[in-house]
Amino acid sequence: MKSITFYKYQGTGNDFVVIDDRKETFDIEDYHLVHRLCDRRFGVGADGLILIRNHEAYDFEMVYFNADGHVGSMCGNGGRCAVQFAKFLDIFDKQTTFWAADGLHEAFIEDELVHLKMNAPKEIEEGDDYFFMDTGSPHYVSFKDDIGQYNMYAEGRKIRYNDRFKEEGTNVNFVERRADGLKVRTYERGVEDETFSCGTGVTACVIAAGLQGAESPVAVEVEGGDLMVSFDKKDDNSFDNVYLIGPAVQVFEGKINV
Ligand SMILES: N[C@H](CCC[C@H](N)C(=O)O)C(=O)O
Repeated sequence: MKSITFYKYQGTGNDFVVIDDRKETFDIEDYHLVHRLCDRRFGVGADGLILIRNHEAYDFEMVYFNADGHVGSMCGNGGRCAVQFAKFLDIFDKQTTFWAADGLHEAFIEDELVHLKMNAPKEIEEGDDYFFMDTGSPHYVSFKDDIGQYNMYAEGRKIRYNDRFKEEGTNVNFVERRADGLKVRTYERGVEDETFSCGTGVTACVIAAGLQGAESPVAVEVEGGDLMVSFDKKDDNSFDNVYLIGPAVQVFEGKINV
């Protein structure tokens, strides 16, 4: 029987199976295997799976899969976990650069928090009661009062599977303004449920708040803990130097039979 050595990481409760695949033995086409490793009853259990591979120009490559087994877009919390794992593997010392689905990222670790540079959205659509943008993954953002009362599974699905989004999918974020920052809840495509935190989602919510005048940095409370996003806002309302900041923790190491 074959087994795979894996590590389990979590970043504000967004959890990942992380594998050192620098020898490239993992079959990235095998979405049944990814799905099973992420299954909470038949596998390890996670919101997504991350492979760390060598990259010719940068310190490493992060290959990210959603829990349903399909190659995902960028994952902000997963990116922070990948950086923490690369540090654990001694791939870098002070700061790092890596390649992900949406291109190049820079990162460093300070006071146990991973600072991950995110790609700012190129366009931001603003509707009557929503924003839509791509922060590495597509995000629908809507400001609401008292988001604790929402059934995110039901409300998220209504938007994720509406005529506009059903084909490509979208992640759905509800945001509440607080005296000291924001509170965010996210329904994630590919997991097809609410997760405890979504890094690209929190980034999108802070950018939407920044468009409405919020000043950098913005503290964000999510179900699984606290994040921070810093940014520069330019005169033309575009954003630059967007950093997602928060903890990324190794939970355990194991071997799984496959
Ligand atoms: N949890 C992730 C987002 C994964 C993106 C994925 N759900 C998709 O857009 O397909 C994050 O921390 O940014």
